[in-house]
Amino acid sequence: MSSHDIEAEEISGRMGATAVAGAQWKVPPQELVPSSDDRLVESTAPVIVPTPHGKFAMRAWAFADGTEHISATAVPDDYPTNAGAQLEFNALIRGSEPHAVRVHSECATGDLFGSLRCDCGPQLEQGLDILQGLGGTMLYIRNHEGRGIGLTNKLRAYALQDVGLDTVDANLALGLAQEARDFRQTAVILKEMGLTHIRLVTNNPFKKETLEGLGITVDRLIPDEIEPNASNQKYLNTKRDRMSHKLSSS
Ligand SMILES: Nc1nc2c(ncn2[C@@H]2O[C@H](COP(=O)(O)OP(=O)(O)OP(=O)(O)O)[C@@H](O)[C@H]2O)c(=O)[nH]1
Repeated sequence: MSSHDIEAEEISGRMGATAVAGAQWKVPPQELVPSSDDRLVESTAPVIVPTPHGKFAMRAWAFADGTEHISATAVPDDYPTNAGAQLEFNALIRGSEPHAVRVHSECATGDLFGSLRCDCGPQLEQGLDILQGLGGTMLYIRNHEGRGIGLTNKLRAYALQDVGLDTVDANLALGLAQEARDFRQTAVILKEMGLTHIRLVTNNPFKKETLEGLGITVDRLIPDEIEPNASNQKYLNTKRDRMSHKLSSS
């Protein structure tokens, strides 16, 4: 056992971690997660935003607790940017196959700064490409930072990971849920968009189970797996081995 391992064990014990190292983590029922306010107070009409991943029709979704999320629906390059776009936008989300959706949880370190500690940034970019190919929608969920524990706690958890704990035990050592994301606002947005039967772009079966519990039928999962790097390899292994993510990384 390395000195890092000893220190991590001591920290874990001091802070009351209950997980057995290497044990499979069990997803808590959604109702046990601290919940946000799921009253939608405003949604905007779509506006066309060109990106390096193609054009997207973006909308803002504002909830009573002050959270604002973004939806981005892929549109063809020649899609009109004028005010009359809304009628055609509605046609875009009706295909023969269930609409492809990625529900991407905010990760400021990965999505904005390109952190190599996680797979979030590359998954966001690849997800946009996948959705552009399928004509699907990205929901960027902004109160999900750190799997719902927030940015401050995520960085605290990183400090514990630096002394040997994995991503699951680090959250538990802080006395926090390993999974604290509330998907009720996500389900509200999907229902408002008429997307109650979808294909979900994710490696995480928990998202499917949770959305289905909230009234969204998930036809199947479409993988969004990225090539591991030296900095996120352990994190991805933990996702696969302890959090049931469908990943081949090793
Ligand atoms: N607490 C904690 N959160 C992390 C860590 N690394 C990344 N995250 C957060 O994990 C979340 C990952 O979100 P997603 O990529 O949408 O979802 P996922 O559960 O990884 O599943 P996929 O759909 O396959 O990507 C983001 O909110 C990140 O901020 C970590 O080490 N600790």
